[in-house]
Amino acid sequence: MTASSHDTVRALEWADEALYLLDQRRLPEAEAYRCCRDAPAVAAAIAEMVVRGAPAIGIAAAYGAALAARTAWREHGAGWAAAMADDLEALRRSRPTAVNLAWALARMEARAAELPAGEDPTPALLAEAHAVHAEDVAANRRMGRSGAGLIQPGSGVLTHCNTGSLATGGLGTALGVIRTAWADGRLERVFADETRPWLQGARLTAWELAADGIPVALLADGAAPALMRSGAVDWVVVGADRIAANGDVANKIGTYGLALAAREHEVRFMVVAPAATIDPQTPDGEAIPIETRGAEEVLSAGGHRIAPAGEGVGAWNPVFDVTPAGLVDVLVTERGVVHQPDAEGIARLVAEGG
Ligand SMILES: CSC[C@H]1O[C@H](OP(=O)(O)O)[C@H](O)[C@@H]1O
Repeated sequence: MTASSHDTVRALEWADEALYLLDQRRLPEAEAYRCCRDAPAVAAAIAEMVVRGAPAIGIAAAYGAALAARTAWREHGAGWAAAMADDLEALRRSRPTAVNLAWALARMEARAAELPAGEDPTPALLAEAHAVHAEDVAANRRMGRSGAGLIQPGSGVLTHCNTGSLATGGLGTALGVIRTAWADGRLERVFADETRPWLQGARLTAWELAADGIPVALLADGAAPALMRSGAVDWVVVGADRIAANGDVANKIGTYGLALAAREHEVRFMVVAPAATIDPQTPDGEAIPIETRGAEEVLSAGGHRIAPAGEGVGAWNPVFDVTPAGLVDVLVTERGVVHQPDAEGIARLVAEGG
């Protein structure tokens, strides 16, 4: 299977009774897929960032839970529910920050609890995973329309990391807004941060936008404040990995600096995320677990060492940071838009979800 344009780019696909994941570590040079036939393979793929992006991680975990049930039924029959617990825990532990992972697993566990012990749970849980996937595709379209509607014609936008079809089940979150606004003729200029150290912007967002035929100017992360000061940017549009109950936002490292610069230069700051990214159990940004990854990601680029060798050269590599709610002008979800998000606005969104 190969993907060649934004409407066929799929971060993940269920086929031949297995989960196929586009290996995002190899893009843009190669389009290679990893086939996952059991839950440990899905957990490893999430941890290694074969698949990444908060919504895509949640969808992958949902399919991983269905695979866990299939293995448990084949090996333990009516004892399948208890037998899949370890596989679910391995999925839960695969990455700590994107709450979509825990949300998806909780939904799959709730569905499993409704099923009879004496019947194969695989069909029902696979159907639930497909539903999680399909709902994300629909949510992307709704957020794309809502967010694009806020952007005045002739605008310039700047985005960070990758929040497109590679990070979700469909059009994307922030990149879904950018795609929709472009299609509506609202955008004059699209800018994307390269997003060191993993280069999601340079390697993934640019690849997606090139496939769409949407011109994009890549920039070094450090150039973003100067770009905003130039007046070329009207909106910064980003995704999220976890939104706390008070509206604080965890997202790719560098987002907080963009928010500070945006406020300084009167550039509006939009966060786009499905409701599955909101975590009412996390009171504020300080309580969000921030993933740190190996030093090698910082000491290298494109697979080549860029820093001097030697024990004395290390790295500080938190891969997310927290933007206080006070720096967010608008939060766009599939349930609605919240301007100046705060605890009350978040609570209303969560309540609407039932
Ligand atoms: C809509 S994707 C949300 C989020 O996920 C990315 O992180 P990673 O590439 O490490 O999985 C980035 O923070 C995106 O904004």
